[in-house]
Amino acid sequence: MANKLKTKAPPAPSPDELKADKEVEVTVKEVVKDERTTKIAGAISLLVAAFLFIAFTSYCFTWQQDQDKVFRFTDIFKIDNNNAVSNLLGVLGAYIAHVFIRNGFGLASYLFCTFFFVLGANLLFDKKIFSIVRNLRYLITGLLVLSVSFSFFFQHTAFSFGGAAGELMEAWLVKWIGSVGTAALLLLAVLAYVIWRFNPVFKMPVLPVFKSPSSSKQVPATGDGLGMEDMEEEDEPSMALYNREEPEEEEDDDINSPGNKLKNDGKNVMVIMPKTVPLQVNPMNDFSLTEKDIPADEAPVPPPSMPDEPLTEKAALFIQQPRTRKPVAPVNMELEINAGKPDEDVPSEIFIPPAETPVAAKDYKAQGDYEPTLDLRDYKYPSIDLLETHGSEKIVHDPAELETHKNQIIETLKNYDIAIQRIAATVGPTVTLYEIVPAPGVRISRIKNLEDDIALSLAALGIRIIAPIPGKGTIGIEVPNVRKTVVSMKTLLASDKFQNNTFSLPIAIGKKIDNENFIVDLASMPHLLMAGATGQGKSVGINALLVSLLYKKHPSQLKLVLVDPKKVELSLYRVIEKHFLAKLPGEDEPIITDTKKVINSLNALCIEMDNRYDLLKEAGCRNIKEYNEKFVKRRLNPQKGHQFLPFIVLVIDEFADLIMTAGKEIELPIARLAQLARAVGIHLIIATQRPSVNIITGTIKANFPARIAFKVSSKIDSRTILDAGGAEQLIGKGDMLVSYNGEITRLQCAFVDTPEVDRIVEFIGYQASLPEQYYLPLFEDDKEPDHKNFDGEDRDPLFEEAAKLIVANQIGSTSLIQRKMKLGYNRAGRLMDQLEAAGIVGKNLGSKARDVLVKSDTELQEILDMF
Ligand SMILES: Nc1ncnc2c1ncn2[C@@H]1O[C@H](COP(=O)(O)OP(=O)(O)OP(=O)(O)O)[C@@H](O)[C@H]1O
Repeated sequence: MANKLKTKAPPAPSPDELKADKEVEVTVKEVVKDERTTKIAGAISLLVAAFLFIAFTSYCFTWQQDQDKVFRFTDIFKIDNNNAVSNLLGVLGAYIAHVFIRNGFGLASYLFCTFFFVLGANLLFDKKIFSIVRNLRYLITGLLVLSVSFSFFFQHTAFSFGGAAGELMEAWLVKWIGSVGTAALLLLAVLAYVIWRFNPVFKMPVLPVFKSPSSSKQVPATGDGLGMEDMEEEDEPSMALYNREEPEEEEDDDINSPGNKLKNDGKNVMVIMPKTVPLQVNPMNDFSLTEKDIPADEAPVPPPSMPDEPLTEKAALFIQQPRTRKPVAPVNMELEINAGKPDEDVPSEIFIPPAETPVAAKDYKAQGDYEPTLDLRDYKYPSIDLLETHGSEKIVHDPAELETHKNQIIETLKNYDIAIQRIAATVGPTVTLYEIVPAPGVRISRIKNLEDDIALSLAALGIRIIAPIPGKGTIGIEVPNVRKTVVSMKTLLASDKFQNNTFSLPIAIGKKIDNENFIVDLASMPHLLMAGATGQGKSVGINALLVSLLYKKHPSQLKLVLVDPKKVELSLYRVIEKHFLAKLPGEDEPIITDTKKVINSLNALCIEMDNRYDLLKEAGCRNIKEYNEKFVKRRLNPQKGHQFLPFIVLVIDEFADLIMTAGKEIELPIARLAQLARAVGIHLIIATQRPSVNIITGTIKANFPARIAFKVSSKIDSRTILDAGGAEQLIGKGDMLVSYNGEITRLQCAFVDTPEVDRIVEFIGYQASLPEQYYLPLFEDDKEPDHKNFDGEDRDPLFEEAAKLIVANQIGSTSLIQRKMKLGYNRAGRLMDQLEAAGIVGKNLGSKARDVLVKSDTELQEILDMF
């Protein structure tokens, strides 16, 4: 047997054949494009940066010794001890440093090191770590300004601080505008840079004589006002866009490989394969790619859905390109909306009338519209520059990959006698959607049943079959891309859709497969349930939502209640405590981590909700929007407890933990809030690692119509969260399914890194805050026996003052505390509750003032002494 096998072995190939096999044509272009070449170029560039740095630094100390040698350049090649140079990098180092520093730009030449470093880092990591364009700008401006400045200010030194080029320019400037002019010009350059970079606030002292309502400018409602910083903001997003478009040009070459005529010149391109053949003959081998340009303006990109043309036997593959975006429009919209209103300058304190007598509604009207943001008029919204662009953001189209997948899909279906008419592909950041129109008579359920077979044949994880795609009558097969693209938060926030929407609580979640930005209004969701196994992108998702809100909302318009049982995920938001966080009275920690405190906070939110409903009822409004509009128009009297109501967003990072430890105590208030809180502007975002039925109970689920699923571990988990399978097929790293408005959409979640969040919260945190932090109402737990005898620690610092005020006036009215002590409604209400608990005033009597139970100062002092 063995012998037989041996004799049957194929004859060894002849040397000629071997030679023929080995012939592989490698073009120069391919070598240049090879990623290894890029990496080598990156490494060389970094080496150049290091070389220059060492040579320059060494030159600074050895230039005197080496100078005459480099002047006699040819001599230094002679191997002779007398010609040895002192520069650490030898002859080459001495000569190059001499050329750059002495003959070139002096110390400003160090900028070349930075530039090569930036270039090298980008090339080596094949990622846009630093902006090359921006660094090139720095290099050119820096060389000019610094070399001239050094030459000007260090004129009589032996060392050439500004280099020959600097000295030449300096001499030329001095000739034309004199020494004073040159000095002024240089100072101007420095000043302009400082203004551009830091946008300092220059304030003219306003004399009352000149003060008029129209002379004041409204604080920008989107952080994107008219200042220099804002100019930079406009500049940067558009830069980012240009940067994104540059690589797309490179992509041409990728796609234009032989046989595939895909052209991408920054326009929308639809690629079709008209060379089609009736599928029954052989669908596999007769597809080729041809191009077809479609208009490149903002008109919708060709939809992946099939046109309503008569059905033919041809099949074609459409590849949908990313939507081209216009450079970001100036982001001043909300500023314009609020600007120009009369009396914008009127501070909010104007609401507190000097007399105790009620002020007629018409007096409020006379003051013009109320502007809540004026309580913190100098507040600056975070700029888009605080965010980063992660990677090139270009969607990678690999024609070979598309072709292979298409053929495999067609072949698999053919094996099951399913003929198709057409197939289209939409390449998204993470997955490509292949849309199929089956031949007439093919039942969609049959394709659905073949889900596993198709996945097997494509040998890829994350296949999801959508049969049919709702509203289209086609079948979708989502296949993960080999090369995935990170969706940066910066891109989403710079988009027109985010900047110019009128949503109450805009949240940028991610990008759809067709690259459309998924930006929605949390207020209309109205609550969000998030689930995903550990490490699949939940925390990044929560950060994306919070960052979206922080970019669009003023501290007077939004308050966050952050619950973080894991203690580490949301802790970085503590910096914005005074600006955006609402907390329980007497609490030190702005982020709630302890289960008991979570229960108290949830109940306090329920009380806040009830209070808000009372206010709405009294104002005759159905929801917070109507109420705030009425308040802004000064049709609600703050004396009666009315106030501008900020939205409150409750975020719970690990819900499972809480339910496991406190069960119904957590579930009941959450269910209550989820059912009722929408109208009064309280919205919930709840995330969990364990989407099991005992965590996400029926009551919770019923009240959270909007849900997000990151990758989960089982189909059952996917069903629990989405009421449908599919989330177990996701591929992680922010790949998600969103169930919203009865539709399930696959998205790539926007990525925002912790350092970016850090920068944003620090930017906000270092600014002045509202005079008073937002407190939730005091929740008294009935189960705690001593709840009435709260001790001094729980007491508001103004308790004593409030008590004296009430006893002196003998009127138990919250608005009296508000007016006299210049406090907000919340705090005054809380003080009144504490006065009641201390037995100083009686029970709440609705619109009537409470009874004052303590009649004299002596009696009061006795009570106060007890604490
Ligand atoms: N949208 C995204 N784009 C790209 N990468 C992402 C994205 N989201 C998450 N990742 C990657 O996945 C990692 C884990 O994400 P994240 O910390 O959000 O997971 P998690 O679900 O919150 O995990 P855990 O439950 O353990 O806290 C991140 O460090 C990041 O590298």
